[in-house]
Amino acid sequence: MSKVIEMKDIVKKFYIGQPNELEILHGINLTVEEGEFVSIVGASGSGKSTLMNIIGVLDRATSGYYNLAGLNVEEAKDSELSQIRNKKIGFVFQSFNLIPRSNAQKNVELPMIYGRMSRNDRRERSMELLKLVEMDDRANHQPNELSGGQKQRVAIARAMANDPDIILADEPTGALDSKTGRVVMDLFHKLNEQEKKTIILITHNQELADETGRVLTMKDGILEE
Ligand SMILES: Nc1ncnc2c1ncn2[C@@H]1O[C@H](COP(=O)(O)OP(=O)(O)OP(=O)(O)O)[C@@H](O)[C@H]1O
Repeated sequence: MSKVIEMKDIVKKFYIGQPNELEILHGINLTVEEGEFVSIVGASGSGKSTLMNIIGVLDRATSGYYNLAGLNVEEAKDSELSQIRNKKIGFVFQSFNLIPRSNAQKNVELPMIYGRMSRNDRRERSMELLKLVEMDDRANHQPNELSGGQKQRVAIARAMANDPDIILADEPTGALDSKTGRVVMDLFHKLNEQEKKTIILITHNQELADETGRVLTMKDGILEE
């Protein structure tokens, strides 16, 4: 197995107007191996999403070392970061973030358009992914015609669009009842076991966290094993 994520002494400060700054992450050390399923739990405001944004290179750390799939992030240009984000990472959010006036299939196709895939290939792959999440019978439905759990399954299919190595899921079951959350969680297990995806899951649900290979706890900006 090889490391896909390696972080050393990651610090994140937010500048909230001179001279005030707020240090949120106080030196995070994290290594994730290919194929792991890791969960991060912790109180509200402890810094989980801030860390997730840095892992997903949506944001940069203030200081520290971060290597993502062989790329040294602090030295990389923004264009390299967008590229690695698009190719290597699939994001899943609590609020689904689907495009309202596009049907399920178009939503899944969207990242492939940025990935410059041909129209036919996009249609074929998006249907395959909708099958994987058992939503192919809802391909023509718009998000407002889907239940919460169905929306999340479409969002997971979209996260898989460019066949990423890593899936980052920030409270993916947070807006779902426990039964629907179970279906979504089973899907993550399937992507981890069958599709060999590395998964990092943020959750408030300790029971769901305990099902993953490794549970990390964020406490006031410090990550504990
Ligand atoms: N852009 C920002 N500017 C200033 N402070 C921020 C910014 N983003 C986050 N914070 C602060 O960082 C802290 C951690 O926020 P974060 O969203 O990472 O917490 P969290 O653990 O994900 O919480 P939750 O479980 O409620 O989602 C909070 O105190 C928040 O106010």
